[in-house]
Amino acid sequence: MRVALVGNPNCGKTALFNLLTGSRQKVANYAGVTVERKEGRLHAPSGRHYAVLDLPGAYSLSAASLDEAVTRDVLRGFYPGERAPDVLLCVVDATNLRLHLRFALELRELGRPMVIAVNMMDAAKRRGIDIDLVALERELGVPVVPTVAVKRHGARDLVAMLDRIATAPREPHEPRAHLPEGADLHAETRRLLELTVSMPSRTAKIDDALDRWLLHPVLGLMSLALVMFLIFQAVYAWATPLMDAIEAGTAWVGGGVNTLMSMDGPLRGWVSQETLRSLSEGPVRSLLVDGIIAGLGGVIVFLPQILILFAFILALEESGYLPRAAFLLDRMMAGAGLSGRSFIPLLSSFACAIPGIMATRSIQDPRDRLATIIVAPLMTCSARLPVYALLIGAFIPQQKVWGVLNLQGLVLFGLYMAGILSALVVSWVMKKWRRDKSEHALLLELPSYRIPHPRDLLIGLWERAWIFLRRVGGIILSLTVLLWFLLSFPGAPEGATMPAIDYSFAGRIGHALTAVFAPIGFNWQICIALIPGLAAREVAVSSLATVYALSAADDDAAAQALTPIITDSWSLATALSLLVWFIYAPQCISTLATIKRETGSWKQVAISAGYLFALAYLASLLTYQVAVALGAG
Ligand SMILES: Nc1nc2c(ncn2[C@@H]2O[C@H](COP(=O)(O)OP(=O)(O)OP(=O)(O)O)[C@@H](O)[C@H]2O)c(=O)[nH]1
Repeated sequence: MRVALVGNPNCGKTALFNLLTGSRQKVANYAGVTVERKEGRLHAPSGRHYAVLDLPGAYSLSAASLDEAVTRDVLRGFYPGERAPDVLLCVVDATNLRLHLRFALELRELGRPMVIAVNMMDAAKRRGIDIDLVALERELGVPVVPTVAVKRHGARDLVAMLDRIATAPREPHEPRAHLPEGADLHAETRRLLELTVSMPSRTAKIDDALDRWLLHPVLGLMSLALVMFLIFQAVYAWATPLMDAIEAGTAWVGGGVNTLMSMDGPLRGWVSQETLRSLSEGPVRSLLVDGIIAGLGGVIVFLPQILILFAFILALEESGYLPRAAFLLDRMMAGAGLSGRSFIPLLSSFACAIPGIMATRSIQDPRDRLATIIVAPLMTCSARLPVYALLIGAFIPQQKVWGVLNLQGLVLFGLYMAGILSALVVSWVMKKWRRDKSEHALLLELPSYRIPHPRDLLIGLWERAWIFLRRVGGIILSLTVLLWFLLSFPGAPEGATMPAIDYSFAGRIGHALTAVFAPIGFNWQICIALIPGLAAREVAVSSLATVYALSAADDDAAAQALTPIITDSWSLATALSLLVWFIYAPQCISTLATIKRETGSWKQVAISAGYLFALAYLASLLTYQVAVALGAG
């Protein structure tokens, strides 16, 4: 039996889906998190199995955006390759029945077996909202089950209800409309509310008080700036001890492997002299120490900063503050040709542009959607954080501004802001080009404030760490090994005058590329690191670590941290130019693939890649030349 979870946005469908199926789909306190249909399996204690679908939130069956269209198509049985669900599990928010019951009534008219989960009963109780569930069930003619998805309450009753429906004798499958044709769903909702819900005279005192402050045109914007600013301060202030520990750990492992494989190391006497020689002088030691340990260690060291940033983002997502930030910025975004609806997709792009671009499906206007897709890669994704952190750590002194502010954190904040401002400028230019300049009003639901649950935060952080470590062990490891190979072979020819690495495959490519990148201050090592950086941007860091470890291998100084090496060998102008390059950084291949999938157009892919490359090059050129002129070369 196929069960579809359906309801208005942000009522807890995904939380319930996770609870029923044991999945870990993203849950957050704003509308439009789920934009695709997700499927999971529910194994009921009765031994029955159900296929459970989590659908994007919708306000009605007359879809206005792409994600709502998915819900409509699945429910009406038009979704390609799929029959309509057998049972609708309609989720409504107990604190907002006025809005949610209307959609429930519309769904009931489909005439399908249906159960209503009245979710967020805890929040309703806290606010003194009293719902007569028996009367509601009687009036609706549909089973009603109270739930608190985040506390795992009500799941057992829901499953029992599904079992009951599954074993009930099949009714002839014809729509059983409850309301007369053309009935006013709003009027019916009002009637139900009057009969079944009693509201306290005054609700949401705290929310109102907070909103007076946080939505204030001046104080609100100041608070938003303060929140963002504090986050970047924390990323630097808190991460250092952990980063030092990881760096020391990497050096220890690298040193250990080096010693283990050396001629007079602990293996002497255990393996033959010959094996030891091949281990110590052959490529294996270099692959392990200069390739894998230096490369991966160079990236892993930034995990603490990524996690601190995400701890804040996850807490903000759960708090209910984000849609308010969208509301505050709507006017500014509209001036730049973006709608307030773009806020959440752009915000998701700070993790990675791919979910960000997918989240644009909830933007109704195709033109607004495209503008958002085009600028999403300008938001600083978490893969760029290691690059920024490396360069800031190496070139920006660890000093305090005005005695309290961390200068490195300030620069990081500036880089993120530069991405955001560039996005506004790019969309403003796109707006100037557009013939139709009409704007849409922003209609946004503001959810209740909620204190994030530490357990959910920890799970979310663990998931982020796991994604990062999987990338390290997957794509970053494979590209590092490939790069090591290209940097180690074919070796120096007879009578060579330069180090062997300059004659390697990758060395030659790097040297050839300097023809293009020398005007912006990039040396051949940077040029070579940019290529695997197209697959995953952190690889630029692991590649630099490998390139420099191999360069230093001759004098046995391998497994050294990357920071002092680049501090010694690059000019400040080069470092600044590379930082600016990564604000625009011609995007990664997976982002381009996502743009192709979401827009269906190669032209948009070419436009995105082209304009980002042009911006990156011009901005770096300007930065480098000005810095050199000022004496930083
Ligand atoms: N207090 C309380 N919060 C809940 C409950 N169920 C879900 N939430 C919270 O409500 C918010 C929305 O939950 P989601 O599961 O993402 O909602 P959704 O309906 O899937 O949202 P969309 O994907 O936007 O359609 C999250 O912040 C959840 O933690 C509940 O029973 N009680």
